[in-house]
Amino acid sequence: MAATVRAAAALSQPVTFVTGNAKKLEEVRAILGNSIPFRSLKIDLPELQGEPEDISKEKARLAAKEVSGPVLVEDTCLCFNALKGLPGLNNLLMAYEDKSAYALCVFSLALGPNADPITFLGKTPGKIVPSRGPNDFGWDPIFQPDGYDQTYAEMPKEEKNNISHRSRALALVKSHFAEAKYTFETEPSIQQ
Ligand SMILES: O=c1[nH]c(=O)c2ncn([C@@H]3O[C@H](COP(=O)(O)OP(=O)(O)OP(=O)(O)O)[C@@H](O)[C@H]3O)c2[nH]1
Ligand SMILES: [Mg+2]
Repeated sequence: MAATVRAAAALSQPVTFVTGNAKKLEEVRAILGNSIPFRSLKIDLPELQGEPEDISKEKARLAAKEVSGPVLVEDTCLCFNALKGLPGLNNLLMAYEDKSAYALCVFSLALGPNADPITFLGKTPGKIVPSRGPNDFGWDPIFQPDGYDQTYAEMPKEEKNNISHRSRALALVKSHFAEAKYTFETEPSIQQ
């Protein structure tokens, strides 16, 4: 289908970032600024099972069908090395000496309902510590990134956004957009 080829360069509408999580959206806005034309939509998509990349791709496919246009979705997990990367309950880790962990963020971009999603991974290594700092975003108070004395929750927002799993994944998303040079069609008449 010719539209699939054209879709790589010209997108039918701004990218829709689909999430049900307001805190995530806040960070994505702060990190992306005006670098990528996007809007957000709150849809609760099913939480699928499997490998993080596969889950993310499937989520992007579902979202692109709902939106009928280009979408970006994101999934995050806190993975514990003692549990071989398994995302898990913090209490379970008490039994292990090894408190090292990593925050993993997977973005998937689907250019349209029939496009194969592209994934972007960001990872920040650290360790699990007793909770410190404000309690308003998930596991931020118990994750201390390597090389820092503060937990994610204790850090100023800009500092978390400079080194976070989310910002590392978004740096790749930004590079992709810069290289792909997508244009955005707003006029139906431009479409072939
Ligand atoms: O302390 C945190 N710092 C972060 O940077 C972060 N990013 C996500 N989470 C939490 O991890 C769980 C699964 O996340 P998740 O990717 O499935 O998100 P979600 O289901 O809330 O939203 P979405 O899937 O609609 O986008 C949810 O409880 C999120 O609140 C974070 N916690
Ligand atoms: Mg989710």
